[in-house]
Amino acid sequence: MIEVKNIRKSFQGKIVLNDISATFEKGRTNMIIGASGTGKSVLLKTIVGLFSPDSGSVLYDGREFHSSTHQMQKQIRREIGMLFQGSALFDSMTVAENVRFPLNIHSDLSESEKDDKVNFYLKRVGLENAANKMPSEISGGMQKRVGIARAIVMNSQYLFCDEPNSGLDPQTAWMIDQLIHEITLEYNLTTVIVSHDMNSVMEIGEYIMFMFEGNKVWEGNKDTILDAEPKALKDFLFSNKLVRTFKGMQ
Ligand SMILES: Nc1ncnc2c1ncn2[C@@H]1O[C@H](COP(=O)(O)OP(=O)(O)OP(=O)(O)O)[C@@H](O)[C@H]1O
Repeated sequence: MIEVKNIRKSFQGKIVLNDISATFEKGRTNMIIGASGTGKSVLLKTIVGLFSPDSGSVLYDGREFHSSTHQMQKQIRREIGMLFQGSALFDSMTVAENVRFPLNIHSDLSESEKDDKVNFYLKRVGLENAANKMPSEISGGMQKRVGIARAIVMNSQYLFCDEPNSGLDPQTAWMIDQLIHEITLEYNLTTVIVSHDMNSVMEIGEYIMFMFEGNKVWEGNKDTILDAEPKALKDFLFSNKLVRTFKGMQ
């Protein structure tokens, strides 16, 4: 579980995060949604420690990140897996080498133990036959799968995904959503996804937090979101034709 408590963050006097609190539970796909420029990425970066908050705290299963020792921060970082927008694979490495990369940097496993782990996670994401391919030789959806395998290969406890569906066709996007949801349950991960994608929200939004201009305006889940009251959220939702159709609106 990750608890975000009263996070405030400003840049050059401009408030970007205004007293944000949320609880992201384990074994659940937690989503942060909102329009562009509303503070989602800054919040994600603050949670993972790339930014320091002006005030407030972030607790990883009770361990406060920003005020803890360098050693503890290092330990928590080792438990974090990130799936970046655009996958961010190393072009010059094979699929298997990409997945192996965190193990080379952060683990003292033997080479054969690393082989076993890489093979296990490649198989889990359905890429056992693509181990020796280069990222340029596989599709965008397969690249995301490599990114997912790389994110969890260190037995991660926390999985952060920044726009995991960007650039994918709807069917592939659906498959990636399902995979993220499945592994969240399977490995009891605390998963936090930043997304604009309403299809993802309606498929796997077990906890959804909506941000507007640096504020948390609403929280709920996929079953309650279409009845949410805040105007900013309604405007966000009903700008999507499919959602309007679903609600029987024009
Ligand atoms: N390093 C920075 N220095 C100064 N301002 C920043 C910095 N990073 C983000 N901002 C500002 O913080 C605000 C929120 O940006 P953020 O990237 O979090 O939005 P977002 O909701 O993730 O948008 P998008 O969906 O387009 O990625 C914006 O006004 C942005 O210009």
